[in-house]
Order: sequence, then C-alpha cells, then structure tokens
Amino acid sequence: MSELPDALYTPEQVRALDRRAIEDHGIPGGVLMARAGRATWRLIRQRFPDARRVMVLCGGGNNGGDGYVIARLAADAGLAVDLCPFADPAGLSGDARRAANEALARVPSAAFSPERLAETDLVVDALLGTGLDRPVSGAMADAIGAVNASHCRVVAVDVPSGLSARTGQVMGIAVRAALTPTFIGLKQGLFTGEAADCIGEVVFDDLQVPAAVHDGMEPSARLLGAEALEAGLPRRPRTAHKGAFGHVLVIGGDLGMGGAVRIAGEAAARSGAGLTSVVTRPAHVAALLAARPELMVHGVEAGSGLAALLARADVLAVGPGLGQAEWGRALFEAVRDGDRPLVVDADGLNWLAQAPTRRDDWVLTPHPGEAARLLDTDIAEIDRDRFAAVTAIARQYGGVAVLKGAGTLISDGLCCRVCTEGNPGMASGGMGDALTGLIAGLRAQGFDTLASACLGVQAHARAADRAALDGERGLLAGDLLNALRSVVNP
Ligand SMILES: NC(=O)C1=CN([C@@H]2O[C@H](COP(=O)(O)OP(=O)(O)OC[C@H]3O[C@@H](n4cnc5c(N)ncnc54)[C@H](O)[C@@H]3O)[C@@H](O)[C@H]2O)[C@H](O)CC1
Ligand SMILES: [K+]
Repeated sequence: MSELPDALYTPEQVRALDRRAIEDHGIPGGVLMARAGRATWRLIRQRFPDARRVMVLCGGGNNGGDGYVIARLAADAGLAVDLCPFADPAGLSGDARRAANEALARVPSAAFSPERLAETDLVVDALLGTGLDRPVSGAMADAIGAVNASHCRVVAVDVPSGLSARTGQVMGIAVRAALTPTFIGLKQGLFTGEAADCIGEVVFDDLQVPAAVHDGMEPSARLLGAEALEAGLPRRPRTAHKGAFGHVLVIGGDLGMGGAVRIAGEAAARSGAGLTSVVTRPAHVAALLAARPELMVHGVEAGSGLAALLARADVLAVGPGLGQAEWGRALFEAVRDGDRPLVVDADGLNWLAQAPTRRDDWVLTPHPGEAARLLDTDIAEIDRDRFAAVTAIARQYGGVAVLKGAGTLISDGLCCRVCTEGNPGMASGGMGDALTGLIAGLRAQGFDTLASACLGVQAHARAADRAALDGERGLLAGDLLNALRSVVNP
C-alpha cells in the first residue's frame, strides 16, 4: 500500500480505469480482484496481527468478490472466519462468483448474526463499493447498524458500504471503518461530505496496474497535499518591509457584530499582510482599536467616506458581520463593482445572491446554506453533490468558490481541490471570519485568486488542528488565530 496520490476520480472514472487495466493492459478482472483481496489481507495482518476471529460481509457485486478472496486467505492463515453472504453466491457473476466458489469450498457460509459480533475481532465490509446506487436498506442496513454499534474494528473494502463514492454522502446508513483500503484510483467521495465519519484511514493500493491507465484521464478533483502549504509560503527576505506585503481592508461588523471583523482583521494580519484596515460601524471603533492595535479601524456610515479607504487597499474582505440591514447592503454594493480583488463571505454572499454578478478576481467562501442561496436551491441539493455545487458556483459567479465543511472544496470552475485537514471543533462561530481574513491576507501578499484560496483553506484547517485539544469540542477563533503563526511561518 502506498502514499495517497493527489488525483481523485468519480466512480465512473474508476470503473473506466478498471476496464483499461483489463482491456488495454491485459490484466484479467479476476487477477485485479485477487490482488485487491491480497492487498487488503496483508493490511489486515499488519494492522490487526492479534485478530483471531474475522467476520466477512459479502455483497452481490465485485466488492463482495474482494470479500470472498479475503475470507479464503484468512481461513488459509488459520483464523476463524464467519463468511456472511448478503446475496446468493449462485447469483454472482464472473470473477465474483469464482472467488465465492473458491472461498465457500474452504469456509462454509454463515447467516449474519449480531450476537456473533461479541466474539468477533474484526469485520471486513465487502458489501458495497463503487456500485452503490441506492440507499442501503433491509438486512444489509440492519447488519451495518449492528456492526457500527459493536466493539468490532472494521476494514471497509474500497469504500465504506453505504457511503457514496461520488458525493461522500451517506445513503441510508454507512459503515464506520477504522481502515479503508482502496484500489487503482482514489474515489472523490472518500474525502468530503460525511466521509470523515466513515473512512477511518484511507490506504491506497494501485494493484500493480501500470500508471499508463491514468493517461488522459483528467482527475475530477485533487487532494491538497500536506506539502502544498510548506511549498507555497516562501520565507521572507531579510530586507522585507511592510509595503511589500499588501494592504487588506476588511468590511463588516454591523451593530453587535464587531467581533467578526476583528477576527477577520486579525487573521489577515497574522497571515503576513503588511497592513490591515477595518471598516465597521462607528460604535465598534474604540473597542476594536483597544483589542487589536495592529488594526487601523475606521467607523463608516453607509458608504460615506469609503472611497479613500478603498483606494489605499490592495484586497477587500467583505462580509464578516455585514448584516442584512441597509448599512450592509450599501457597503456591499460600494465594493462589489470596484477594481480591487475581493473575498466575499457571510452576509456579503447573501447580498450577492440577491443581485448575482460575475467577477474573475474574487473568492467566495460559502457554507452549504449560503451556497444554497447562491444557487437558488436548498441545502439538501448542495449536500447531494458538493463537488457539483462548488463547481456550479465558480462557473456561475466566476473567480474561485470555497465550499466549507468536513473536506472543504475549492473550485475554479475547472478542477476541485479538497482539503482533508481540519476537525469538528471548527464548527463554531468565528471560524469563517478567520478564513476570510486569511485568504485576503494571502491574496494581498501576491498569491493569485486560486492559490490564496487553497493556501488559506489549508493554513486555516492546519491551525485548527494545532489548536484543537481533543478535536471534538468547539474551537475558539482566538485559539485558531494563536496557532496560525506557527502554520504561516513554518
Ligand atoms: N479498480 C477498482 O477499484 C477495483 C474494484 N474492484 C471491486 O469492485 C467494486 C465495484 O464492483 P461493482 O460490482 O461494480 O459494485 P459493488 O460491488 O459495489 O455492488 C454492486 C451490486 O450491489 C447492488 N447494490 C447497489 N446499491 C445497493 C444497495 N443500496 N443495497 C443493496 N445492493 C445494492 C447493485 O445492484 C449490484 O448488484 C469496487 O468497489 C471494488 O471493491 C475489483 O474487485 C478490484 C479493482
Ligand atoms: K465496502
């Protein structure tokens, strides 16, 4: 099993890679299945050497076929094996049927029994893989529920059963695995949506298929590898001076929401921007100046006195705490059609959704609710396929779209990038404001629209990982901001 490649594919693309391996490179499907089974078995022996009793759940397709190979290998190694078919092996086709016949000649099949889980060390989930095409129900759903409720560690073959390999959404119910060995091509659905609760650790194996099978196959998305951030944030020259690192102007903070612009401003400053200014309600000026003397804070009523401040800024971040009142609308409209690159978040996105327009130099950073408003749809539709949603926003509004969530997606309308860093503690107030400021700060330092979005998302998630104590509780924006320094200045 090797390091994760960055290329992600749809299930259809992976099936095409399968066919190329078979048809163009003469590797029989049964050999691929045997290799998938052997690779998974080797991983099981490495990671769970103490397992003595294994339960293998086999579905009605080739994912099940992989499971039969594993069951036979486990029996040959002397483990006690409960082999539980969830489809009549006689009804299997081709390679899966041959694998089933070989396994069943070695191991009698057993009906799934939740009670057996108490004596089971390890469950191999070979129910469903890339062929999942409807919500899981009936006996298969009951079994997945029992396995998830048990103490058993689970190895999910290729894809946790019930998780969509395309969208990362759970269809009915899905296996929660400790390990997901996956083959030939990484499925995009393993890295966004609800996948983080199901995949455990993804381990990739190319099944010794020639890399040439990927030739001409444009990945549907790419992982933001850990090294992208280090490579992207160059060290500063000794002769550095603040004028060389840009000037960010954060706009927002209607009455009662001054904290949002403070967080965004502080994130921009900590990102390395040379100067950071804030335009907000006059009522917030004194408190902001006292809290963060690095920020230059200006109290502005709707639109008046803004022009001079805009002229001095290199990048604008509009939205944190902007609000849905007349004040916010006037400020948004004053900057929407200006000539400065923009990062638009929060209520800035809501104002944009009410009067859609296009630009090539902005970064839009919606969460699923804001994305639904931008696309005039509902959150369920966004969750149905987040890759499609973030691409649609980038194509409709121009620039770069960032769809925040577990596995944040970044799209320029052509290819999606996926950030797999971050933790559940980020689901707390102020996180989005910090990301907005961070992206604007990087943009002000000369990174282009896409690079500032990718580096900003990754730095934000990594700072959250560093700040999270147990990763399960709500993170404070201040904790993230404190951690940011060590991330942006490695
Ligand atoms: N390159 C690779 O990734 C390799 C993949 N292999 C394995 O093959 C599966 C894909 O096999 P396929 O037969 O296309 O699909 P599945 O096995 O996932 O299942 C199809 C089977 O299941 C039925 N089905 C679909 N949804 C449901 C549902 N909700 N409930 C019940 N049944 C459902 C569907 O009707 C079909 O009958 C891949 O994941 C790998 O594990 C190769 O073995 C090695 C190379
Ligand atoms: K599976």
